[in-house]
Amino acid sequence: MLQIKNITKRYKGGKEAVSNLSLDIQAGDIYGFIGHNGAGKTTTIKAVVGIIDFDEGDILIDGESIRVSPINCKKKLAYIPDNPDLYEHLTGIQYLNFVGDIFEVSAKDREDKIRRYANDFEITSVLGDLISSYSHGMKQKLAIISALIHDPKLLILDEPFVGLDPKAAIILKNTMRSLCEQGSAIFFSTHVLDVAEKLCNKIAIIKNGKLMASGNTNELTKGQSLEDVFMEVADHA
Ligand SMILES: Nc1ncnc2c1ncn2[C@@H]1O[C@H](COP(=O)(O)OP(=O)(O)OP(=O)(O)O)[C@@H](O)[C@H]1O
Repeated sequence: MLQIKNITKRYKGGKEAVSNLSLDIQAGDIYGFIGHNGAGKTTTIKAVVGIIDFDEGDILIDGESIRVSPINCKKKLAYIPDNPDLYEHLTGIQYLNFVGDIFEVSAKDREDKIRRYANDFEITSVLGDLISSYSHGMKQKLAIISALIHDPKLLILDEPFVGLDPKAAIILKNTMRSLCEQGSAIFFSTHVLDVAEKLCNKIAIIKNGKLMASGNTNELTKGQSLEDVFMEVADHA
């Protein structure tokens, strides 16, 4: 579903933020992406969703290059950034309808999903309020719902659990599991190793822009905790 093929990204005047990185994320995978601050996670994610260009390599979404067919690729994916920048002058429901229009979600489908997810994430009562009046967590929940209303085949999330209350975090984890059971793929960055260990069937560790380890969570940890594996990789490499 998502193939990252040997991508390298250099920011202007900077060193390589991501170096020759390759990953293969398949339908049904919940793929966790972990690494220290500045390791290159957000850079990789932004390249995958077509927000920034990269210098070498290619990124394929369902077999199509994000560079060659950005619109087709973007139709299949949903992206939730670490700090969702939403249109503050819209109400929550206006924003969800706006996203529904862009992705051509039918009225019936949209209504069902908005009702279900707004209820799950407990923001139904504020959907008529301006987004500018929302707390950080409420904005995060709205961004999550907007990402789910078009049934993305590929869901990309950057630090999705930051700012969510415990119940919302549980609901998001369950939603991620059920999306993958239906055949979607999820790729997300996190600093919360406990969550990654429990939720992800596959994990990649990045350090200084380079992929240090990747694969099935069980094979990677081999009975150790992910925290131990992460510290080993971070210290020794
Ligand atoms: N716009 C930019 N211009 C120049 N350098 C940048 C830019 N954005 C990121 N970098 C650099 O690229 C490297 C990777 O940053 P990136 O944001 O991808 O890391 P990260 O793993 O997401 O970190 P964090 O966990 O802190 O969010 C860092 O050295 C960072 O300073």
